[in-house]
Amino acid sequence: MSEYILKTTNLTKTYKGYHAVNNVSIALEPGKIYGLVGRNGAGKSTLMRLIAGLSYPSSGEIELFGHTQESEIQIERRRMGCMIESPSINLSMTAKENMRLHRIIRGIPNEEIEDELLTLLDISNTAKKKVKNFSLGMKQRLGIAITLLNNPEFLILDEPINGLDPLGVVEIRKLLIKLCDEKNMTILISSHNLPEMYQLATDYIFINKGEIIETLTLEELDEHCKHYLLLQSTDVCKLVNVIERKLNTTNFKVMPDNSVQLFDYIDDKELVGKTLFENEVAVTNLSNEGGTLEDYFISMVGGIDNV
Ligand SMILES: Nc1ncnc2c1ncn2[C@@H]1O[C@H](COP(=O)(O)OP(=O)(O)OP(=O)(O)O)[C@@H](O)[C@H]1O
Repeated sequence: MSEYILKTTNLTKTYKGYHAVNNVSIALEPGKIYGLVGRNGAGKSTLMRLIAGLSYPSSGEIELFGHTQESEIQIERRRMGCMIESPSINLSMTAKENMRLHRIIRGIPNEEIEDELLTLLDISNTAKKKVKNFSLGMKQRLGIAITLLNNPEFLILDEPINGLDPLGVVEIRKLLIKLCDEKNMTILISSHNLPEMYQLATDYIFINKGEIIETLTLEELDEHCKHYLLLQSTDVCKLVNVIERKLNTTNFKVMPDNSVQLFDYIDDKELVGKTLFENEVAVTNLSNEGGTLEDYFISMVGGIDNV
């Protein structure tokens, strides 16, 4: 049995010679929240559509819950819930009517699930209000409630936090973390906004121009965005000695190129410079390094001009 919920190998989707998704190989483990992050047009929705079976790949393979045969994959897709592009909701119906419609279409006998999910998503008190009068956040929550009707083990959500106010983002974030923690659900969620995605995803998959450019865990992302003072000296032993003895910290790292990343005194560069000077350390560089999530995102997709 595969240890992965989903595995893709060299998955490619071509539209008239243009690779919307190009040789994508990813593997998703159970109980994790994967953030699929990329700028507009990067290929996020196309990749999700391929996984959901809404579009056929030009080449490459999909393994879902350990199955690779197309006929088996189709059956396994019943264990998934998908909200891709816009939630499939009927605007002239109420939330409850929408839930009922989707429950019946999917042949789910349990009527109680409708109210359970509306309560879970905090839209149970909307009574006769038609969905066309809902806020964007309420519509998104209803869309998620519909995807949860079949109690999926694997959830795919395309930009569910797009356009939500900060409070709405926090609510969706809490709900998805709860689903992941309590039901061991695996979630693949796309966004073009890395800071918004931050604190939700346990793992990040960066996509640009149809290609996966980086996959990393939350810890690795934090590491990349950590601020530090970069120190370089002709005598790294003396430098380290002064940092430990005179600046009284061991919160630093010596890098393979012998530069030192100091994670303390970030806002007190002058004191560091003065201490090193007084202790006769020949410093060739002393600079603030590390960036924000936005900086990291821009560096991933190759600079502002390419964004
Ligand atoms: N049916 C199609 N026919 C032709 N080109 C398409 C089709 N679907 C997607 N594309 C192209 O493939 C590329 C990737 O589109 P996709 O919608 O997957 O990006 P995205 O990352 O989801 O963007 P967004 O954040 O704007 O939704 C885009 O250049 C898009 O124009």
